Amino acid sequence: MLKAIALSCIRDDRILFAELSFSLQQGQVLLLEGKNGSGKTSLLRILCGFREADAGEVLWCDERIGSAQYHADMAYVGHLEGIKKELSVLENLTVALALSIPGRYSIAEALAQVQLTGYDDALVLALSAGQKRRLSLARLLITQRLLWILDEPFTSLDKQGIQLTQTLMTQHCDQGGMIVMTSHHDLNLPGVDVQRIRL
Ligand SMILES: Nc1ncnc2c1ncn2[C@@H]1O[C@H](COP(=O)(O)OP(=O)(O)OP(=O)(O)O)[C@@H](O)[C@H]1O
Repeated sequence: MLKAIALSCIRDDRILFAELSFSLQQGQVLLLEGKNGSGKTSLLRILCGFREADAGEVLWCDERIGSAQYHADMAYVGHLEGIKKELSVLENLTVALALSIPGRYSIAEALAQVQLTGYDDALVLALSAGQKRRLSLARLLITQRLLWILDEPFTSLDKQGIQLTQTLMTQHCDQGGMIVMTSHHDLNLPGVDVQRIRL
């Protein structure tokens, strides 16, 4: 469903990648690996449509990305967590829900899953880094997005948080979802077809 054809990305006259092609089907994970500065985040941003590739194209269901349908089907969780610091936990999730098709979990269920029950009224700026990550995960759970694009999803999480994230990723793929992600951690997604690209 997601197809990259001959993508190239150049930053400051340096070729980060060129002629990069891959495709991803439902139930699959694509793990982007590589050292710091190798271009993983740049590739994710191209896949999200936030940045143009210097060459090549990205297709979603055989159409170039950029359509309203693509943005309805895709969720990006990057370094900025995709959440508003000045709003409370509940306000952030309420806004996210209003902008999407409801997912498998209610807000209360998602907060329980990520162990943020009782934090509804807490301002995001008062959360720890790991709690902000957990809130990002809750945002994914309350909305129905086929494609998750995740930049270093395990950053700041404790061992239990990493395990929880991997369980939720596995569930997402088992239900036909797809994930493109970067990580410097080992992945443990039992039964999931994981493709790897090293940049
Ligand atoms: N906004 C920008 N303007 C110019 N160059 C940039 C910009 N963002 C990133 N770069 C450069 O592009 C290269 C790739 O950066 P990118 O963030 O894609 O790497 P990465 O593989 O995700 O790294 P990390 O593992 O450290 O997160 C780096 O050399 C970086 O300096």
